[in-house]
Amino acid sequence: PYVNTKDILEKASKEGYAVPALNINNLEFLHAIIDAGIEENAPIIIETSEGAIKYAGNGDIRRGAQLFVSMVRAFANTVPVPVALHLDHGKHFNIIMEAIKAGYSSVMIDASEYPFEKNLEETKKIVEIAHSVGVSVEAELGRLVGIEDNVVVAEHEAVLVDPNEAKEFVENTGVDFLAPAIGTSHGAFKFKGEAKLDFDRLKKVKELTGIPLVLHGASSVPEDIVKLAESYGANFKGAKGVPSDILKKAVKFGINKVNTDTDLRMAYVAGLREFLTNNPGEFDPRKYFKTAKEYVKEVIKARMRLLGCSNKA
Ligand SMILES: O=C(COP(=O)(O)O)NO
Ligand SMILES: [Ca+2]
Ligand code: NA
Ligand SMILES: [Zn+2]
Repeated sequence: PYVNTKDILEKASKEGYAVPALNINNLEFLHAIIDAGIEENAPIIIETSEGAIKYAGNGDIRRGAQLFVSMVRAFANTVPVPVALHLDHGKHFNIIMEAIKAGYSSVMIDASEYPFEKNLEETKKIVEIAHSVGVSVEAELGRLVGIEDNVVVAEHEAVLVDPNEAKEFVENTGVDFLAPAIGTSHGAFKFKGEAKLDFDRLKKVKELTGIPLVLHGASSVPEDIVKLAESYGANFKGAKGVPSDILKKAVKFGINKVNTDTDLRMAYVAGLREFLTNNPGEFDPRKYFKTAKEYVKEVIKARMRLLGCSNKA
């Protein structure tokens, strides 16, 4: 069934596990995600960035938002596990409104690059509108930058979440789930040194807010996938993600939604390169994405097991 993201995350927070939030840009990733959720009997959170909505609508925002809602609802209404659709990194008021109007389960208002007060104002505005039509809301505090050992503490203060601010922010805005910046960053090249997250801040944010928390930039960039893609001509030199043991610790200290985009992209392109190299005569689009979809599905199933949401549907 098609559900509200908040229902999935409240249960996860209560029971101490996390659910991957899986970014899509097209139908094929949706297939892989749905199959993974069914095979793991796990809740499914699908998310689309503003760029994905523009891409799907071929430049038209309203069309893209409506297309994703109809695609996801069509699958959600025919599978035994709960499925939610979330707008990831909503930064433009008009796009957030199109997502709400189209029927998204939840939206992120990402005003984290603004000073605290403006982030709070913007978030509060979206919460009032979204809640009036039963849509839940995610916001972000702090900025997504990798923690570098040689960065002076002061800069950490500037970019990482302040737990006391988080408490005030959640109480003032009524936001349903929060993404505290604790040292991750987006993409395939996350850490120059060894991977490090600020678990003390995370624990404090959980204690002070008590709501479901979100980890952005949470892809692990699995070594085997990188090597496979490179064996078929990819060049991902220096790719590095969040190791599994660190992810598990983040869940232990209160993370319940784990945003995963890069790992799906890597798996897809590795599978696509492999298939095209080994099947020079194939040109049926229902066939040449098969390996790609299979690898994406396997990466998601492993992550569902790692985060503890398998058999939690
Ligand atoms: O935070 C993410 C995804 O992060 P990754 O690049 O680590 O998959 N989406 O909002
Ligand atoms: Ca942000
Ligand atoms: Na998000
Ligand atoms: Zn993100």
